[in-house]
Amino acid sequence: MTGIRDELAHEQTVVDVLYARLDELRGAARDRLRRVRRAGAVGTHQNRSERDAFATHYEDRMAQLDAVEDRLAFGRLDLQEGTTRYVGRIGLTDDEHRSLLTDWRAPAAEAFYRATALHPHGVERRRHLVTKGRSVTAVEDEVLDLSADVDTDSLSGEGALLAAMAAGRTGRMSDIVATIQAEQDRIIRSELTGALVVQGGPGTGKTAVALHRAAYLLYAHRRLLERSGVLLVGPSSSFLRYIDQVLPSLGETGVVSTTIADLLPGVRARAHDEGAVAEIKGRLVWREIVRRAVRARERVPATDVRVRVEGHDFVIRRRDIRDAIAHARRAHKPHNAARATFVRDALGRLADQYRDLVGGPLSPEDRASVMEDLRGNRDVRVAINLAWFPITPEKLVEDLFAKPHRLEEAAPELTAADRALLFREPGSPWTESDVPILDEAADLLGEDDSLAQAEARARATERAAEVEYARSVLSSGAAATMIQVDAETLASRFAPTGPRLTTAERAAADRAWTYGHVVVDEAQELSPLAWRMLVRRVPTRSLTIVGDVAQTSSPAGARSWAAHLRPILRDGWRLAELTVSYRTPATVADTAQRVAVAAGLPVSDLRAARDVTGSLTVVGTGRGERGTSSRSVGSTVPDDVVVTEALSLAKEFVGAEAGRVAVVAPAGRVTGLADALTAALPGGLGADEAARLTAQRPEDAQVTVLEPRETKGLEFDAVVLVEPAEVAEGSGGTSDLYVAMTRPTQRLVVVHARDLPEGFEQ
Ligand SMILES: Nc1ncnc2c1ncn2[C@@H]1O[C@H](COP(=O)(O)OP(=O)(O)OP(=O)(O)O)[C@@H](O)[C@H]1O
Repeated sequence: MTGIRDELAHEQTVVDVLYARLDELRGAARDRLRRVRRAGAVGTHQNRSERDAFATHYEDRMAQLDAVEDRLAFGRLDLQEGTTRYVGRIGLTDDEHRSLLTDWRAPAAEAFYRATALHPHGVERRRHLVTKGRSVTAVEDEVLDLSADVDTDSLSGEGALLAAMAAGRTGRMSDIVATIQAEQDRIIRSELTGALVVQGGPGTGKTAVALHRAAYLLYAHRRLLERSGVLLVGPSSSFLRYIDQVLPSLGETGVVSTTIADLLPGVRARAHDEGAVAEIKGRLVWREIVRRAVRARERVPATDVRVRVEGHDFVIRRRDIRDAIAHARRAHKPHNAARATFVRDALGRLADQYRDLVGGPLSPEDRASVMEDLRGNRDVRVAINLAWFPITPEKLVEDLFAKPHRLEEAAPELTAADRALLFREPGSPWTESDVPILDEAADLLGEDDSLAQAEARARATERAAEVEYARSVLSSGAAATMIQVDAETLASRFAPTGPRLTTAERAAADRAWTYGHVVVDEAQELSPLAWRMLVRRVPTRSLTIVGDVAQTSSPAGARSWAAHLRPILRDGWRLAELTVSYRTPATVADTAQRVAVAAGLPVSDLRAARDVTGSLTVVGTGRGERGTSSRSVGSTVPDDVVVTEALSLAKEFVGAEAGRVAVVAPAGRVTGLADALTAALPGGLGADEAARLTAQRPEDAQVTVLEPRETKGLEFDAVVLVEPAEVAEGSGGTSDLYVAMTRPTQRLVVVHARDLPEGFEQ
């Protein structure tokens, strides 16, 4: 006992020193910020810009230091060479630059996650520190000597890991930095280049690994990625909310998180297409369809057109227009950008008619003035527009869906039945699967040339001056006290126009932005066309792709990574697998695996890290079910049975701080069950608790009713699954059932009236 108490006391002393240092750094950053702010908005424009830039950096630094308060230090390595190293959320040094704490992402921390008895990586003992606030409450040691029969498969930091797995869920994902397992660490630290596909069953930590990898890459390649940015793509905005604490808790805020639906600036896609339509819209053939639709806006008129300008007759000849179109196309520019070439050429040919009319060569000034007159004439403008129509991506795509003749002309690859499915009224809301088509259109249409070019020239000149100025600030040493920064980044903070934007903000607003790395979660749901859209944003193909092809619910999604990714990445990707479930108790995980295998889903191996007694309960309510006759009969699960089960789980698992219970039901039953449950809350849990729960925002709700696909990527302490057979018949098939069954961390209660799907019972 004394031994442990001494150990705790010793670790407390170390942890106290680390927090003292953290407080000191915070104080210093706060003082610097105060000093900069006190200087106020006076002085020259350059002085003000410089102060703003410093202020922003100190604010960033303070946010970073604040974010690491919780579990600042969580590990200790005793090395065979006789030294000791503490591992934590950030690196800390003392005034003499001696290391106090090693950042978990630094090479020196790698052994904390990788060392095993067989491969000790120079480690004699690994210690997990368990802290509450700033107090050390426990330590957990693993001795990594070379004794022969040690199970090298055992989980590292098992006590801390099991505690994390058993903790009540809050509706926000938390980081796993203290308990990352070796198979996960290898993926997190995998090299930046190329595309890495991480396949793993439900609960194997794919999301956690993807987020920690983003933080690791930002640390290991900061110079490159801080400037180009990292894009994180998730399946839905509720999922993004679920994970939005993880990166800030790791000290990273510079990642653009979005969904495919929100990836195109200026387009808000809030509607969803039903399965068959989503599948058609996800096909790669849209590249050709959109290309033809664009070409249809470059059109030779049916007949020559006569116009009268300033008292002279001109003929807009079909032949001239054909040649001008061919000439403009040869520039290989997007449609709207190439339009300027077409217009110049077409007007030039009309000016030639004028020259022939007056019978002599024109001086450059005369020619320019004739062309201006022609350009200003309404009939000429109409004829030119009809020949080369300037058009936005939105209008082009809307016309394809609202005007059947346009789609028929552009899409010979689609059957008449497919085309009929795509029809919709003009003005209909954009759907998520429209977005990659809009992006193809934006790519082929480009922007209207002249204005954009003038703006780009002005921006480039401005930017060069800013970078030059930032360089002079850096070389003058004025920035020596700032956190590491390069001239480009600093320049973007100095930019005099508009608000100072971070890389992430600038990237999110710019369709043509190319990122240094892209992380895609629930990647199995992306259609081939959505992949094209993403890859366009990362020309280096530096990607982390995490998902599970057994959980695919979208008919446009992947059932095999190789088949799905080949058209986009060819063979340029590598595969890593995760095999241990850190979420679902073994009994539940094994049952879900059997159901998935029986349905022929391409499941990965899955081994649960733990089991929980009584984690699976099956309640039958159908006719002839043993022991259920008093409840009800019939082939539909009654609402009241579901409500009773949900209330009983809420009593057991939901507390003021944490704990979440979800009813997962076929889509058609969600509203009815939600109403029934809300009505029953006061009677079941008391008026106060009911009021507290009903006041919660949907995304934070501790007791909630969802359809299977809404639960993708999420987790709950306990789940009531309503009528699995019907869930499996929904549009997402058994994949949706597999997802629903693997959401709970503690308990799954299955309520059914119909027969259970195959594989359920052993
Ligand atoms: N090394 C770990 N230490 C502690 N908890 C972990 C660890 N790895 C994963 N977890 C936890 O396991 C749960 C499942 O992780 P995560 O959501 O990342 O899995 P997933 O593979 O993305 O699941 P799904 O396929 O269902 O979306 C989370 O609560 C996560 O925090």
